Amino acid sequence: MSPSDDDTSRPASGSQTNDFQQHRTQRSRTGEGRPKEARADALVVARDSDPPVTTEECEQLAAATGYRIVTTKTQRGHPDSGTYLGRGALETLAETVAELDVSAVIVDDRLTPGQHHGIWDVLPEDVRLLDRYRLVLEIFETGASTRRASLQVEFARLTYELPRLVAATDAGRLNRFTESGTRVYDVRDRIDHLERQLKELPDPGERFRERRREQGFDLVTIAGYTNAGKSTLLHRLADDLTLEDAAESGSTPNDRSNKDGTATVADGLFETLETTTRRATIDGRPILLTDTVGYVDELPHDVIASFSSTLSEAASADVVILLIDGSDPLEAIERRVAVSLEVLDEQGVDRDRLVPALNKVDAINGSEQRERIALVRRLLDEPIALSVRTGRNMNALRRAVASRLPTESIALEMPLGDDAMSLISQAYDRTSVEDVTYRDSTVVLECRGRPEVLEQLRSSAPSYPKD
Ligand SMILES: Nc1nc2c(ncn2[C@@H]2O[C@H](COP(=O)(O)OP(=O)(O)OP(=O)(O)O)[C@@H](O)[C@H]2O)c(=O)[nH]1
Ligand SMILES: [Mg+2]
Repeated sequence: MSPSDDDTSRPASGSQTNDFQQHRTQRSRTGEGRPKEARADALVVARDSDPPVTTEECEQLAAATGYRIVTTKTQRGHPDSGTYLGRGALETLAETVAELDVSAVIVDDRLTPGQHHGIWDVLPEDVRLLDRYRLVLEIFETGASTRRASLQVEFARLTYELPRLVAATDAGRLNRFTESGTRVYDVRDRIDHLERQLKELPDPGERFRERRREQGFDLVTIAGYTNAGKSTLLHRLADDLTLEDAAESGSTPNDRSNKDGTATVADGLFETLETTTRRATIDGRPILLTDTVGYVDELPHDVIASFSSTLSEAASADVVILLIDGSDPLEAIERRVAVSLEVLDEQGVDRDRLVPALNKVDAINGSEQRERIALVRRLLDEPIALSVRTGRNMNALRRAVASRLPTESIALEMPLGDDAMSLISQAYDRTSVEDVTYRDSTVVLECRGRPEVLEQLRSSAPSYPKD
């Protein structure tokens, strides 16, 4: 490592040395409540010019793919453009890898193809090198349960690997880099092929929006950083699910299935890998509620979005609940809200449609809650402080969502009869009915709901016979 790599005026977290900080982890970080088979021992490396350099989230991501983290190494300083770590640190890394006999090195950052190659070069043949992006793709690879998802994740992986493959080829390391000996042109062909196949496959999100447009449903999406409690909220609000269904499933990275496929709840990152939609009732009106894949820092969300259609769900929603994990430290909340807003902004979700909610307030004390509310208010807007687990403030959340749904009111006077009764029953199914008044020969229905739905009711209401 060259001395200029490091900002020596600031102490690294936990130590005064400029070299790697090595921490032996006492236990594998497998995420509570979700036992995982350890697939391989791995070493996590992080480098940042801004202390403290933490690896906690990366370790959780690694655990979500089944890696057992035996050591973390943190280093402060700007990433070296060629080797990421700098020469000296690279040598230390190679020694540690040999000494501990780990089978993977995980770098908590996005490596350029050149940096990837620079580190790769000093590692033993059979040691895998993954950066944060590749690590997350691996989670998605193990969790892809539909054909579309498998194709999309393969597309993302190959697009990521291609420039690295080219870098390795230039350096005459083709066979070693590719593991299976795939050649650059094979990969290019495969990428083209996948792109064509994906274009031909129907987009389930598009079908869903189509159906919703026809039926006049309100659409509410739950978005937020991974592990914020989104799936738990879906279970709390959906008409046909209960919180008991959400009891931690103990699924492994390779088996995330439960009875509804994707909306499993567990204390681990990226438990949900595909969107799940359920019917819910808010303010008496039927809505479609969608649980989405969580966001995570330093990840091109377009890839994950196309994989899961998470973002298109948010873009077409009437209301997006932005769920924030209130049990996170303040700095983490600040970063995670920023990541979430960045992704939502990219998709053109305007702030008027956002309902910020600070979850897990059961896990923090009153002053911590006040600090977090003030922070979110500064970053975005006044959040609703709630606990999906205990049910606290759920009604405030429902009211906030209802107040942002497109709403109109009508009063329809109809001649009494079967047609009127059938229309009233439709109104109960599709709107919030405020009053039904029976008179001698007529009935007056007053209801609130989505403008298109009210228009449909109005146009199909029985009318008086003309004299
Ligand atoms: N203390 C507390 N824990 C909660 C609350 N809501 C959810 N959790 C827990 O938070 C963890 C994550 O919940 P999930 O619902 O799986 O979170 P998610 O946002 O869907 O996570 P991903 O799908 O991984 O992005 C689980 O262990 C939940 O039991 C809450 O109100 N209070
Ligand atoms: Mg989830």
